[in-house]
Amino acid sequence: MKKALPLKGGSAGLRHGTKSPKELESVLKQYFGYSEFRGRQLEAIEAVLSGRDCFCLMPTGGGKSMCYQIPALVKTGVVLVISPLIALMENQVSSLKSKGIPAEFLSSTQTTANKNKIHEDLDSGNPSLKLLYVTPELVATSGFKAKLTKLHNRGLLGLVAIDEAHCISTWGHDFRPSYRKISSLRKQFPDIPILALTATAVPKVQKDVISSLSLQNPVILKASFNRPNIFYEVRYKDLLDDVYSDISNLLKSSGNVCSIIYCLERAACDDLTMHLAQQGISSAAYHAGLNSKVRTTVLDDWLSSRTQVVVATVAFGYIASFCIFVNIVSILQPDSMSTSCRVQLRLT
Ligand SMILES: Nc1ncnc2c1ncn2[C@@H]1O[C@H](COP(=O)(O)OP(=O)(O)OP(=O)(O)O)[C@@H](O)[C@H]1O
Repeated sequence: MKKALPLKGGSAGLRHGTKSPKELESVLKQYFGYSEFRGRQLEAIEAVLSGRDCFCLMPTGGGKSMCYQIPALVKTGVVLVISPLIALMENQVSSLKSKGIPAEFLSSTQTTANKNKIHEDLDSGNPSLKLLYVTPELVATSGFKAKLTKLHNRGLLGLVAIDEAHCISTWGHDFRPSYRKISSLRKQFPDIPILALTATAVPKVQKDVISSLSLQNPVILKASFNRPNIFYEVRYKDLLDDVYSDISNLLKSSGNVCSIIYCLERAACDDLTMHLAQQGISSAAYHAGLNSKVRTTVLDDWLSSRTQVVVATVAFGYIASFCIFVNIVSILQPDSMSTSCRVQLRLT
C-alpha cells in the first residue's frame, strides 16, 4: 500500500492521524516554505486527520487549500478534491507539481492519453497520486463513482474535500445543480472524512451545505474576515468627466503596480485596454471571448510583470491568486457586492 510522502528529518515512522502540531508544521515548511499555520488551518487539518467531518469558513485567499493539501501529504492514499472551476484546478495542480507533490485533475480539457494515465495510476492498487481534482459533474457519474468505490475498498481514499462548498446550496451565489449530486458521497463512504470549504459567510448557506452533505457532527470552523491590508475607495462614475481617463491617471499615479480592472462586459474590456494602450500603459484584455491560448499568455505575462494591467471580466479573479500589491478597479455595477468582495479579497 502506498505510504504518505517521506518527510525530511526522519519522521517516516509517524502514522497519519497521530501527528503533533509541530510535525504538521514541519510538513508545511518542507513543502510550502511557510513556518506556521494561518487562522483555523491547523484545527481543520487536525479535525480531518482524526476522521471528523469539517465545515470550514475562511475568507478568500485565507489558505483553505492547505486544509486538504497537508492531510494529503501525511495520509495514506488519495485526497479527492471537488472543485467547480477547471482553471482553478489547473492552477493548483501545476503549483503542487512544481513543489514535487503528485497531483492531477480530471476534466474535459485533459487529453485522452493523460486521462488514461491517471486512471491507470488509480487502478494500480498503489497510486502515486496524492491529490486528485475533479468536477462535481464527474463525481456524479456512475463510472467515476465505481472508481472511487474501488479506491475506497483498497483503503486508498483518504479524504473528500469540497472546495467552494457554497455551490451546493440553493442559497449560495454560485449555485451549481450538479453539486447537489455529490451529497451521496457521505452515504457511499461513511468512514471517510468530508471537508467542506467556503468563503461564503451567510448562515443560511452554511446550514444548507452541512445538511445537504449530511456531515456527521462536523467540526465547524469560522475564521476572521478582517483584512487590514485592504483599502476601498469609491468614485461615482456620474461625477467623473471621463471614467477611462480617471482610471489611466490612477494607474499612472500608482507607478508600476500590477493591477486588475474588472468590467462586466467583454466589449468594455477590449475598449478600455485600447484606451490604456494609447496612454502608454501596458495592458491586456482577459475574457471568455478569447481562446484559451491567448488567455494563458495574458495570465503568464501579467504574473511575470510583462503586462502591468489586465482588464478582465470577473472570471479572471478565480485564476490569479498570488500577487503582492494589486490595484483593483471595478467599473460598471458588479453583479453582487459579495462577488466583488470575494474577488478582491482573493487578490489582495
Ligand atoms: N500558513 C500559511 N502561511 C502563509 N501563506 C499561506 C499559508 N497557507 C496558505 N498560504 C498562501 O495563501 C494563498 C492563498 O491560499 P489559498 O489559495 O489556499 O486560499 P483559499 O482560501 O483557497 O482562497 P480562495 O477562496 O480564493 O480559493 C496561497 O498563496 C497560499 O500558498
